Amino acid sequence: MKTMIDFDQARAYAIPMVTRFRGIDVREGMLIEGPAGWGDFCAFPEYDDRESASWLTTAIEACTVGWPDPVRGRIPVNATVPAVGPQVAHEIVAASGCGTVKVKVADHPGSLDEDIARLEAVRDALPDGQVRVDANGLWDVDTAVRTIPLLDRAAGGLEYVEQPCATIEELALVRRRTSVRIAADESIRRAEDPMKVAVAGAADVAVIKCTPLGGVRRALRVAEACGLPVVVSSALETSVGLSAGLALAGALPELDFACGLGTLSLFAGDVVGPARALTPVDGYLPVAPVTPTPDPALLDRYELRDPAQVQWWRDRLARLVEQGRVLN
Ligand SMILES: O=C(O)CCC(=O)c1ccccc1C(=O)O
Ligand SMILES: [Mg+2]
Repeated sequence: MKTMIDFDQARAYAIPMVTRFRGIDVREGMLIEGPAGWGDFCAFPEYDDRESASWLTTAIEACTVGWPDPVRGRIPVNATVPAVGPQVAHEIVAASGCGTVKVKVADHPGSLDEDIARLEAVRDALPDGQVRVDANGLWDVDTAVRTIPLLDRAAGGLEYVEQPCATIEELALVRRRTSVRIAADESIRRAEDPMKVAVAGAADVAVIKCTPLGGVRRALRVAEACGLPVVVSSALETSVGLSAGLALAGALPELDFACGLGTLSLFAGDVVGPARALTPVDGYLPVAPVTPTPDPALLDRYELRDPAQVQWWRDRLARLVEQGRVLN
């Protein structure tokens, strides 16, 4: 690995978010070049080295060996609506061109009225499409069981509820007490997790994030192991990193749901020029056979400048490489 990639040449970036999302205002990461192109290493800052290693493995897969052949050429994606007011939610959905929308709910305690207003606005903007919600594990079982039917009604029917509670055991309890499908997201972060979800009867759908799972090939094995229908979702990557998620969605033997890969619109910028940026058109993204190449001018524009923060990223990368933390 060390002979194929010059990690010292990695470029740290900082791209502002349009709306704060998952507590993030500025998305940071590193772009790494290898013999097969570029990879995006963007493990969230609070993740330790052990957890970050699989994110680096994803970047290294992209820039050294590339991806398996796709079985489809384009991927339907959902629009992603953060915890915004109804008017902004309506605008996001109308502008997206997507036939499926994922709406953040349970953003803060006492959010129910706001969640209902947001969902009514989303349904108004999308009379015939699919609406799903994501609670990011913030409800307890009773709150979930009480709240889901109210949101289902406000949305005029929900496609599924993503991660209503934090644990697999709670998901299983909620699933038995509601008629809306349950999707597991945070419960699937490590390769061994999907089996636990399936065995517990905790979900109807598995949200698979390629980047934290260590790349397209590993994520394909995870998807197969869990035996559930899969939604491929982003972890807030640049177009370079999103292309790995698209490669996964393109290579899955079956894909019955729109994927959460339309997240570039949450970013105020990108490292790839507009012609190759992974912005959905009419609700679809193309499956990219290779990662797009960053535009040097955009790499300069979004270069991470805070010296201490740059050093933090360089040290993190150096530790992972030195410790041989990268998965083989
Ligand atoms: O699934 C989507 O529509 C977008 C991706 C997304 O929501 C997300 C992105 C990064 C971290 C967490 C999440 C999440 O599903 O909560
Ligand atoms: Mg989620």
